[in-house]
Amino acid sequence: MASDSGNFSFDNGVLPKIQTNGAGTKKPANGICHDDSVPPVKAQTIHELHSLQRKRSAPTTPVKEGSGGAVFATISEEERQKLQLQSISASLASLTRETGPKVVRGDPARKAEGGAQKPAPEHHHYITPTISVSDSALKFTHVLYNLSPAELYEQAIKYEKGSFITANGALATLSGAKTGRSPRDKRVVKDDVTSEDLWWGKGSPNIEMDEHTFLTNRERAVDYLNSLDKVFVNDQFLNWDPENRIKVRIISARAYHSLFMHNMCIRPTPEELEDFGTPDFTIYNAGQFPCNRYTHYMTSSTSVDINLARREMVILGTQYAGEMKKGLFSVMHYLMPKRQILSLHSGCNMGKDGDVALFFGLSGTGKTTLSTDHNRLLIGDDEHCWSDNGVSNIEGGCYAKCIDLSQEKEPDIWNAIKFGTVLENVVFEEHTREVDYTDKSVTENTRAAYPIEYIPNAKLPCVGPHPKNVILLACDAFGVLPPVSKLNLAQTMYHFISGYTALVAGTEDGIKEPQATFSACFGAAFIMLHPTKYAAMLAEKMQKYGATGWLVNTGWSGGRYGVGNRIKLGYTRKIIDAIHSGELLNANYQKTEVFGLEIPTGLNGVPSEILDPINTWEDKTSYKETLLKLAGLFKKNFEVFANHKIGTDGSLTDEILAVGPNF
Ligand SMILES: Nc1ncnc2c1ncn2[C@@H]1O[C@H](COP(=O)(O)OP(=O)(O)OP(=O)(O)O)[C@@H](O)[C@H]1O
Ligand SMILES: O=C([O-])CC(=O)C(=O)O
Ligand SMILES: [Ca+2]
Ligand SMILES: [Mn+2]
Repeated sequence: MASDSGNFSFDNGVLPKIQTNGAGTKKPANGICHDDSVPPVKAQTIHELHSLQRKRSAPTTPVKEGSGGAVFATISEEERQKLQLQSISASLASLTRETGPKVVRGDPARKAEGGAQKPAPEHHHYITPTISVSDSALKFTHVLYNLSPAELYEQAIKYEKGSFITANGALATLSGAKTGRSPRDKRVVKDDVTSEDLWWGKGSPNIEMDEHTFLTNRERAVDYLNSLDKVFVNDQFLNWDPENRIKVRIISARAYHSLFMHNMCIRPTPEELEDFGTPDFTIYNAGQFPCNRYTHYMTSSTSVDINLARREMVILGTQYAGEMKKGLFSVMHYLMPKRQILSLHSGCNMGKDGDVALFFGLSGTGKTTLSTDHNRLLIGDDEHCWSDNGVSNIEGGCYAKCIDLSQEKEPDIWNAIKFGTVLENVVFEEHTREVDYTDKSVTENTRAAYPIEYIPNAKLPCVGPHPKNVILLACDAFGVLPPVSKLNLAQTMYHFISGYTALVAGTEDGIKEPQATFSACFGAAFIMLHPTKYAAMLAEKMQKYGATGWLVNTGWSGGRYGVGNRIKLGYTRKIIDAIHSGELLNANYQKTEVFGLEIPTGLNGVPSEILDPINTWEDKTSYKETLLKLAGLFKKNFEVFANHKIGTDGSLTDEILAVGPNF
């Protein structure tokens, strides 16, 4: 192996002596070689070395000044942890056995790792039941309480198949057989109170169940959770409005579920956690375990059950994490209107001047995409409250669709997918772990769940003043609704109650008919009261605060699905910009036939010819037919609302009925 530089010579067969000391360092006096010159670690064994690596978190109880709310500050850390475990033991208690399970803090695997060492500090506190009448009372339930994202990553990667760190640092995970919600398995306990208060029957999302069946399912979930080595417990908040904040506890079996809720709910500060006390609502997520088909009402292996009186939700037979988020949203749809607060399936953002916009729309219509706007502050992407104080986000995170996600079109969402983010059901390259957002092999409903502060211009705290614009999004796969229309109040109510969007059928088998869906209040799956109750509240608030309604079609143009194309996101963004800036409020308008919508004749950055959909269709006869077809579907859908009075005097009802399609 000759080299050009001729530095090496093997001629004499003697290798030069290896010098271990760097040039310039003094030779040690005794001639013994040293690997380096830094002082050695202060550990005699590998165990000791490991114990140096992790330092205990500092005690989190700051001693509070003054009298108010200082209850927990006066007790010792030990006492406080004991109370916390008692509360968790009570949550996990069977309703038939005398005492709750023995609960202990910390990962059971840690004890084994520690070998002969003294137990880790978190093992000091546990709750012992007085009698052990069954095997279940002999074992401990290990509780992993409000773990950090890093700890949850480790749990997921060690113990949950299908968990991987992707190249961008997110935690990729699989939700199992269910990759979306199961609305036909969502049940609500019908008791004396809820039979009066709630919306039941045709069109309602609330499938009834009785208290006894709920308790049967609850017992099944609790027994399942207690039979595990460990459970995850999250204590968190909902609603950024401090006066209407709800404390939630989520008990689950998977690190994935715990990290998802960590991201999606509001994260308490250590100080807030100390005063947490008893939760207002508890979720038992035993999603890996099915319900018992012999149990009354169970029509499949999945059941998502809400009991408002007990303030509990039980999940059996689905691991899709969205059930927890949307289950709590349903609860808010009950609790908030009782306080004269309107709960909304909407995104929300705010301009630099404080102008707030709401974005209503069904799944996939653009709430998250359009409320995440680099030029505006994000208040939230999916669930809000509108009270006399203004708007507040219910959640602490966002849940973005990521099919076909592109860095160029949705930079803020792209950049939010990093360490801490849960990436559900995406496909990635085996070796590099680069995510392929176009891949639908697992599902089309791939999702990213990240804390709201991962969006650089999030508005923290997530509250804002009264909305100025109310934007109704519809993804019209028929391609006949205009890209933007200005609505009067009655029209806004008509479209809010209708809650229209269209789904496109399976893409594999070529072109299929678009499917119209109507979902009252743009979220019939989550509402608890009759839709007209929410509509009346929205009308009253819009009137009171002078908000303007808009209908934006984020769907097809130039023909229906299969013929035309989805409206370019860039154009929709320009339309939204023109609503925010006030440009559209003062534009020139013309009225469309059939739907009677006011459409602008021109606006900045969008070709004028697309503003009236008829111009974009080559086949005008087909356009007219499709328009009438959709109008007919609207009319038919609205029939059930015709004899419901809206508001106290019901005067708005006739106006709303009058603004439906005319043909
Ligand atoms: N013109 C358009 N306007 C809005 N979104 C568009 C447009 N064209 C394509 N899209 C895509 O449509 C999807 C809209 O999904 P988005 O996550 O915003 O739904 P969502 O309303 O928040 O639904 P969900 O309630 O299920 O979270 C995104 O994947 C986005 O990239
Ligand atoms: O709930 C989900 O799974 C996703 C979502 O936001 C919706 O469907 O509105
Ligand atoms: Ca969303
Ligand atoms: Mn949603």
